[in-house]
Amino acid sequence: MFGLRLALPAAVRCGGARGTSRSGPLGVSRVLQTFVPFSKPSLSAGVFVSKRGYAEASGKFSREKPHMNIGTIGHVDHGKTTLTAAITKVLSEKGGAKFTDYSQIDKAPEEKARGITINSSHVEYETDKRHYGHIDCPGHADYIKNMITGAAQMDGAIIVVSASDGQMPQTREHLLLARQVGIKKLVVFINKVDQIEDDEMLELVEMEMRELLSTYNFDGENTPIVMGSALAALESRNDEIGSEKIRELVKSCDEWLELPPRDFDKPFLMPIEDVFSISGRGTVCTGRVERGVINKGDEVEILGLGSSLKTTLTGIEMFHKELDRGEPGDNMGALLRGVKREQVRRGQVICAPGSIKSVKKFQAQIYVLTKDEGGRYTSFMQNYRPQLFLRTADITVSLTFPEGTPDAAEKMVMPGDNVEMVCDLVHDCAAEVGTRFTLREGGKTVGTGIVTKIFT
Ligand SMILES: Nc1nc2c(ncn2[C@@H]2O[C@H](COP(=O)(O)OP(=O)(O)OP(=O)(O)O)[C@@H](O)[C@H]2O)c(=O)[nH]1
Ligand SMILES: [Mg+2]
Repeated sequence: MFGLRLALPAAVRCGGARGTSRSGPLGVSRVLQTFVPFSKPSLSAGVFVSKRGYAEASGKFSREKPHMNIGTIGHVDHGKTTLTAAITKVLSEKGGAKFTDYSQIDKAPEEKARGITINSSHVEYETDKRHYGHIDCPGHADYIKNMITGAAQMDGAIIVVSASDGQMPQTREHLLLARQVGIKKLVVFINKVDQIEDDEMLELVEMEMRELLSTYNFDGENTPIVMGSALAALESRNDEIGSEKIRELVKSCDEWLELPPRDFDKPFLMPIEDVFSISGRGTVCTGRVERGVINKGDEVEILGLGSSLKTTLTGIEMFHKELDRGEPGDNMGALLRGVKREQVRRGQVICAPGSIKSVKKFQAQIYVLTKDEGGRYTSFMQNYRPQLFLRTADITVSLTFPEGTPDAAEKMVMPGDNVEMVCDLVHDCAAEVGTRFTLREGGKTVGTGIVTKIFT
């Protein structure tokens, strides 16, 4: 033992301890969590019954199947909520879900993530192959926030497009966002085919969707497109465009959407929260393992805030016990060979050598909080300098518009906006595409973002 007390509150200890563990939906440190109203949204947070409740109710639920988070996205009124209800209805017939009616889904509870209120509903269902958590938001703004903050992260999505309207502005916006937040594959549901007599019209909508998918770097050629009527399925009529199409859609999800890599399989990374000097032993860094597995004796790299050094992990301690291995979600102390107290600090990360780079400049998709969400009252312009909080790092950043933005010098960013900006950091820190962060100013959260491009 290092004789070190890891006095962590119980809530922190169990954070992320779920089997499929992500580093919390936002990957934030406990310190961030303490000053931002934050509650971890989980599958059980929605209107739907909790996982356990469901398991008890149906008696069939299996935890053995791989879990995947998906959701419905697409233009307002195209049928996302109707489709969500229809999926639970059709799957409930085989015992794979509890039927959740439209009104139950649309009565979305408010969730708070980093001070941002997100209205979303979670339902869950099971196919032969997988267990799905499914998110449906009631409005466009909630989709934007959800996707950028990752409040209920989607590993894949069903994009719903109405056959009578074809693709609309939010169809495109959600596709772009899906791309930005790292969703690699989608399934398309062309809805409301009961309103269309003309087959050519449907072909046209399909063709345009394939083109649009390709425009946003999805596989437009091979993406499954299912045409049907969510309402027919929900109302148990016209099975050939109703329930049969829902089954086809679910099958496409099973076959086309890919499971995300488990945190256990990723390279090791632990943000440093605190550093201690233990006499006779050496330097110990504490933090929560974000991803990967580490064993005593492994080589590690310490990155960020102007330094980069390699060393060996000579000891792991958790709750006063010495261990041989650290896993995602663990709060651990890491004893480092030959490292002086002054060489390491909060904000750096300990990681598998070469697995991530420390960067000073990146591009990001940012959601700017409204004043009701605790954000700014006023707009800001280019060269705005808030504090950027990324994992445990807290760094001053300068925000500018990407090169080629028209009228960049006069352009204003309003509270509530969703913008892409270039972030120039005062110090480097470990980041990669998909890393999430918050922006704060004068003690309040003003924005939240996700890295979309690294400048080298
Ligand atoms: N005719 C027809 N109407 C449908 C179908 N699916 C949904 N609708 C109707 O379309 C309207 C909008 O459906 P919703 O499911 O609320 O759409 P949404 O995409 O969730 O809408 P927002 O959450 O407001 O963005 C409702 O009146 C539905 O009854 C369908 O297959 N056929
Ligand atoms: Mg809806």
